[in-house]
Amino acid sequence: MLRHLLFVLNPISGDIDKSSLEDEVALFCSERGREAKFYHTTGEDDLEKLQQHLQHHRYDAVFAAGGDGTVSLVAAALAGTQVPLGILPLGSGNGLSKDLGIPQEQAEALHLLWDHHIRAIDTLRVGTTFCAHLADLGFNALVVERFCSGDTRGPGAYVRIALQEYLNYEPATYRIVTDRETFEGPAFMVTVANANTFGSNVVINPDSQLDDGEFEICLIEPFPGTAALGILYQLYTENFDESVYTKRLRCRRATLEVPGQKEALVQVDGEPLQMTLPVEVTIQPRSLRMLLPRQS
Ligand SMILES: Nc1ncnc2c1ncn2[C@@H]1O[C@H](COP(=O)(O)OP(=O)(O)OP(=O)(O)O)[C@@H](O)[C@H]1O
Repeated sequence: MLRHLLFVLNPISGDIDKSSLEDEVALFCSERGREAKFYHTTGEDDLEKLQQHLQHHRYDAVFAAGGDGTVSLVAAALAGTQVPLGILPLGSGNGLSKDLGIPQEQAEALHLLWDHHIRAIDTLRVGTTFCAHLADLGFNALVVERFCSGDTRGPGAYVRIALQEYLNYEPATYRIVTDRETFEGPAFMVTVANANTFGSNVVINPDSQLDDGEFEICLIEPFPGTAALGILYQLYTENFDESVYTKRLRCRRATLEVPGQKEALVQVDGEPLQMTLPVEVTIQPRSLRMLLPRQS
């Protein structure tokens, strides 16, 4: 039974007021014979601090109470251990929790404490950074960086920035070498996908499995403006492969280069990072135990 629980809480995620959350969760748990402890992220060295905390305290499960960045942080701290990760989705996108079929409603997500299925999923390392969900280079990484450095949140701000950037965007040329094939050419966007769906419900990698020991590199090649709406439609209707401008490389290992460039902007689980090239991507099969609803 999962008795001793830690909730890692991001006070700022999703612009959601969490002032009563601790009391509600603590009461919910104590009424059911569970003990809830809380850990607040600060935005500074959170991974090192959380890892140290977990070395000195024993929990039966740890919940990430925040958005994709918080889930990724807790996942990085738990990967390779036996302690399962639960998610209380409290971000703006909540991509990984949606991909895993985790209820988006608080009481239902907490219900997993006593009625759950534990599934070990693969995780990725992109350069030296842990990745549980999706990473990308190119257009989306640029938009995410602009979004994170701006002061308006929410889907409206993302779309506004995307439209502004799209007009002048110059796709880079990539050289991608996997354990199976090599791709060389320009791309609008290169997504390294363990999972299927962005928090915005864009399905970049349909029908992929989170525990098959493989990941996908999903490429959108440069396209004329007249094709943009069609590609967007395909992304929202799980038809990524239907376009002449899309391509997927399935692999266990990959090296990503941008010839002539020493660094690139890479978005990893929602965080924009400047990375030294080439970027190596590796997979750690079934390295993260997740608390999931029984049917998923
Ligand atoms: N106490 C804090 N103060 C300021 N920033 C914080 C704090 N705790 C965490 N952060 C920052 O919050 C970001 C992660 O936010 P998270 O992804 O959980 O929420 P979100 O961005 O609102 O949701 P989503 O990723 O689902 O869109 C990280 O950049 C992290 O450094």
